[in-house]
Amino acid sequence: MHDNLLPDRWLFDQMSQGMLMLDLNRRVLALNRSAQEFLRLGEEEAIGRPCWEVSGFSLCADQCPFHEVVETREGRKTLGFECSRNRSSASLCLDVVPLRDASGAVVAVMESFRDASLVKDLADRLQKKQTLLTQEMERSRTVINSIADGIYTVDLDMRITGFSRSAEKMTGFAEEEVLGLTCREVLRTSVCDTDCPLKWTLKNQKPVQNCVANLVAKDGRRLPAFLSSDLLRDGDGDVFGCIGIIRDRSEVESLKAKLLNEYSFSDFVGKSKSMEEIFGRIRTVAATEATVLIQGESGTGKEIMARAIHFRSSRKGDAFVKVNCASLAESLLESELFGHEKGAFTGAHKDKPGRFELANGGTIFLDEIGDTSLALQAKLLRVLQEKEFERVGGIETLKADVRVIAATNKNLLREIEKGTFREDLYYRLCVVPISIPPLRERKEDLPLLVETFIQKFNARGERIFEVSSRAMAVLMAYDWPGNVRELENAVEHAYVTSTTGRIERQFLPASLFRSAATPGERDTPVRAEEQQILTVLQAHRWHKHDAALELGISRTTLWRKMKQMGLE
Ligand SMILES: Nc1ncnc2c1ncn2[C@@H]1O[C@H](COP(=O)(O)OP(=O)(O)OP(=O)(O)O)[C@@H](O)[C@H]1O
Repeated sequence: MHDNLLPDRWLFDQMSQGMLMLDLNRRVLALNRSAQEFLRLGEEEAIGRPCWEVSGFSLCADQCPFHEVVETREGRKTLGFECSRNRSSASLCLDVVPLRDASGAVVAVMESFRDASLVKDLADRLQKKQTLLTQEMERSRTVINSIADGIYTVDLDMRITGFSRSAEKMTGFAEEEVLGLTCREVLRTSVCDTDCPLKWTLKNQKPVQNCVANLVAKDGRRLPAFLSSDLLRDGDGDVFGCIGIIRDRSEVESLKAKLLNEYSFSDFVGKSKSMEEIFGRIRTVAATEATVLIQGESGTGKEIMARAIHFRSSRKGDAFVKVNCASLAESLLESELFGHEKGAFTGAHKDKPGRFELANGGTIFLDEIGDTSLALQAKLLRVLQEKEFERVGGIETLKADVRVIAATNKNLLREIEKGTFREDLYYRLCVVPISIPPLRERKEDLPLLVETFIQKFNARGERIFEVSSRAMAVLMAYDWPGNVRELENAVEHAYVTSTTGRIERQFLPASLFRSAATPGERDTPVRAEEQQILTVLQAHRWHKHDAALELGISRTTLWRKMKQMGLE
């Protein structure tokens, strides 16, 4: 019968594993060449004898798979075991396969055994590798947990798969609480809906570094942070998630605030030698009642200096009233300053107090005083000397308890020489003169001013955290004819147009490059400035408001400069 079950005897003998064919009584029907060699037994000696006698395998006594294969119709069964025989031992792997006839009934069983040492070796090596991998992972985890930055990983659905110890400490969430939740649900950052760095990284397959964001901790605390992200890849290089790094920004913030505090006076910022001296002067003069004359080009900060003096003085609880002497025609300016009585001139339908009255007890800031007429200068001199004035059309003499701070961007000594400014008024105003140098002469203030403006704009909703060195180089190289006002406008322009969280060269206004591109004109700054004004005016179709904004000067200053250029 076994000829039917063993049609190819030659192949049976060629097999490298030892093979025993057994009948249903577990008696040997056939034994191949490898089995004969391993068991050191001729086939004739074995045929008809029970297999446990022939093989002498230890598992025959209690683990014999024969019945399981035959009776439970389990099919193939593989077992590994140690075999000691003839004083030699080997690791064996036993395969038991039922042999069936055409009707599917089991008629015999084929047992084949092979040396399992190779398989065992492989298993050992796998085990070792697994142990090493586990140790490696443990080591990485220890490293990750010892990093001060918070680290978390997400899968492709943005669900958290890992949350380091520092991330737990920063946010107040424990890893078990957040695993499986989306990072948006847990971290609630200010950039989740708009600029999520992890989503960006997954989409563009590129890392993101130091994106400015605010996180919300478990207890609702706002946590200023820099967020970075990078891809997570498996051994085949396939992306399976993303890593997020949270760097605490509060220390940077407080250092910046400290630095600004150290180099600022109210809103007035500067760290150059000249600014330091000016701060000293403000401190001294603020405590007195002295009249102050502030001189400086347009946009150098004359008005904020006047405010700083007022708010440091004993008058700070009363009004600070500003009058721009260049923006009004002479007659209107007089009525604006001193007020008028009803019927004093056409259109004076009722009594109106002037700015001196409104500023009573406080400070009046006379901006662009160099643009007043000689007649008005006489009246101002009287207020300064006698603290008295009359309303236009009035007869009653009014008292003025007002501190005067005046400002001009004109050289008043030259105006005195020309006969357009009264010398006696000049000396009355100039009790304490303060001259603010133009920005181009104190470029060391520039980085601090840029930082101040960024913080000011960030207060509306944080977007920018740094200025690239190339952008800073452009800012440092520029001449700033519009001084700090122009710088503030340039930073705002870059702030609004930046899409990267940084102020970079390409986000700066074109006017900074136009001026840099015409170095020949640097020799004649007045011409360069006139050319710039003309270009900007043309670009804005002579719309003075927009042109003044781009130039970084006030409309009054633009109007004055146009007048000087004959462009009225
Ligand atoms: N040192 C400074 N620190 C911070 N901001 C400044 C400083 N100097 C000027 N600025 C800013 O620049 C802008 C112009 O300042 P300000 O109006 O005081 O200049 P100004 O000299 O009075 O100009 P103008 O002569 O055209 O009236 C303001 O927005 C002000 O906040």
